[in-house]
Amino acid sequence: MSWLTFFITSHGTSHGVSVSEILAVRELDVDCGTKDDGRWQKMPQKSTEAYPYAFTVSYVERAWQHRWRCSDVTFHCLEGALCQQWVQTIREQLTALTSRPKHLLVYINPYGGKQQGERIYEQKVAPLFTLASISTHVIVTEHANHARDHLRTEAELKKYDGVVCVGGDGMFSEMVHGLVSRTQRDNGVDQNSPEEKLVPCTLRIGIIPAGSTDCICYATVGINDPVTSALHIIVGDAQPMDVCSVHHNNTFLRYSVSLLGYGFYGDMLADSERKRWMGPARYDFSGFKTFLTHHYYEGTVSFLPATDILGTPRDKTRCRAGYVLLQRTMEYKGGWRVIRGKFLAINAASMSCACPRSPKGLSPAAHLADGTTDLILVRKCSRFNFLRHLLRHTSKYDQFDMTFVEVHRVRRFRFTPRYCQSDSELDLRENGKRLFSQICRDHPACSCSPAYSSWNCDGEILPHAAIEVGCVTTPYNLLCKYTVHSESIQTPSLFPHFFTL
Ligand SMILES: Nc1ncnc2c1ncn2[C@@H]1O[C@H](COP(=O)(O)OP(=O)(O)OP(=O)(O)O)[C@@H](O)[C@H]1O
Ligand SMILES: CCCCCCCCCCCCC/C=C/[C@@H](O)[C@H](CO)NC(C)=O
Ligand SMILES: [Ca+2]
Repeated sequence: MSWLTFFITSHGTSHGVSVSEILAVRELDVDCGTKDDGRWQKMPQKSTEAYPYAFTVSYVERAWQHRWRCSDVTFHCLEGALCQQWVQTIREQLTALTSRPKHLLVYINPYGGKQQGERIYEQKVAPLFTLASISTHVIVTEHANHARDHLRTEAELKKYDGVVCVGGDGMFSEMVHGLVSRTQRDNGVDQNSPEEKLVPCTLRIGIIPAGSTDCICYATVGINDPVTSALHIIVGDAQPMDVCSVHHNNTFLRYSVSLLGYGFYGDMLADSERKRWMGPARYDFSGFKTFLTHHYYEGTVSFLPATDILGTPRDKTRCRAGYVLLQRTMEYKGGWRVIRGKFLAINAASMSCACPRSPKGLSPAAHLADGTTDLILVRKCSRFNFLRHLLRHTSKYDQFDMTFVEVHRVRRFRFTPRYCQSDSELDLRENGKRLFSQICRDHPACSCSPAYSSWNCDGEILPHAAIEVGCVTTPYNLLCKYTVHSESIQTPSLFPHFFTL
């Protein structure tokens, strides 16, 4: 049974509800109260006389702009036995939905975004998990990397069907690092080898948005709304994602699932980290300041184009959760390409990176689970042109249709800054300032642009400028998370949005 179409409600209307979107069912007492959760509600006198038995179904209602809400509908009937039969049948149907989580491990970052994580969870999310009979173990983090380290070493993962973070992209990144690292260690995979294939994680990660950018949530669900995300988690939606591994000199640095940005986004992040007290507004302040400094960086970008996939970064299609994996049409054909130049920004977007500040994202047509990342190169240009490029992220105009911008869909890429003295260790934090002043003295055409920017890796600063990145190929690198895009659902079926690898 995939749909229940019921008889008369208290308003005399009929109602259709997909079983896969039912959250809970509870029987009502003849005296107008629910039997199991003690929440009492008034029913119209006429209904109780004509139909003395009733039960209430809580279900997902699609509201506006990808928003989901929990709604209740009460059904009335004449016979108690019939009423109980309905309740029992619906409960059996819900139990049979094996993709739904029953036990979740939840990490809350109390300092993400506007520092509302705990309140958001307690007021908006926990009541829904309780309604759906999901048991939770909640940990409020006490320091950065608390969730990552707990997941990597201590957490008894066998007890849970999924892990959930309440926070922003940085918290999601912590979960990815904890889970992916643990999975590789348990399977003997050497993370330091850039060529090694990652073993996929079996546990799914859900995000309740409570950060500053919430790009991973927004780009997959279509909105950063805690209730919507909680409902996607409850109904067991899943979406595979690409994971890029970032290395320096055969040493693993980090994973990235959204943006790897050098130049503009790296400088903006480095500046904004010192202004965390400003909350999400720090990105606007530092973004504007970074725009005014107009620094460019010289270096060499080498990349392996993804020639074996359908689609390009200039497509008009948009990919959110619900996307079916693209099939490979052939094996790697092209070789590496090399581009040298002066860049204002080098961005690698493994997903669209849509967020409230940029609703279509840095690469609007990027796919969620195709094993590629969109490499965007913004060459040195005038401030005016760079502003035009940035502003196009917020309008319907194509930000790639500019002579100084190029975009490539790639499987791997490398970046080497021009003034990289050798391949040996170059710790930007320690050496960056010294090199900057030396290069300023030595460089005849010095325009006082520093030699190095930083890489912004999903909102974290990387300690090296020279990096090698591999966007791990499907299906071995897929990470699941509980999200789906509501408009992708055309025909009702028992598992309308569950994707298997
Ligand atoms: N208890 C804590 N105290 C301090 N920092 C923490 C704590 N828990 C997590 N963190 C760190 O806080 C950083 C920011 O968290 P988060 O991503 O949730 O919010 P944000 O940066 O405001 O949002 P976004 O990443 O969406 O821009 C992360 O790098 C995370 O490691
Ligand atoms: C001239 C003014 C320019 C203002 C620029 C505003 C900033 C736009 C933000 C778009 C960022 C989208 C990419 C998301 C990256 C996330 O991984 C990261 C961590 O949350 N967020 C940022 C801001 O780096
Ligand atoms: Ca991708």
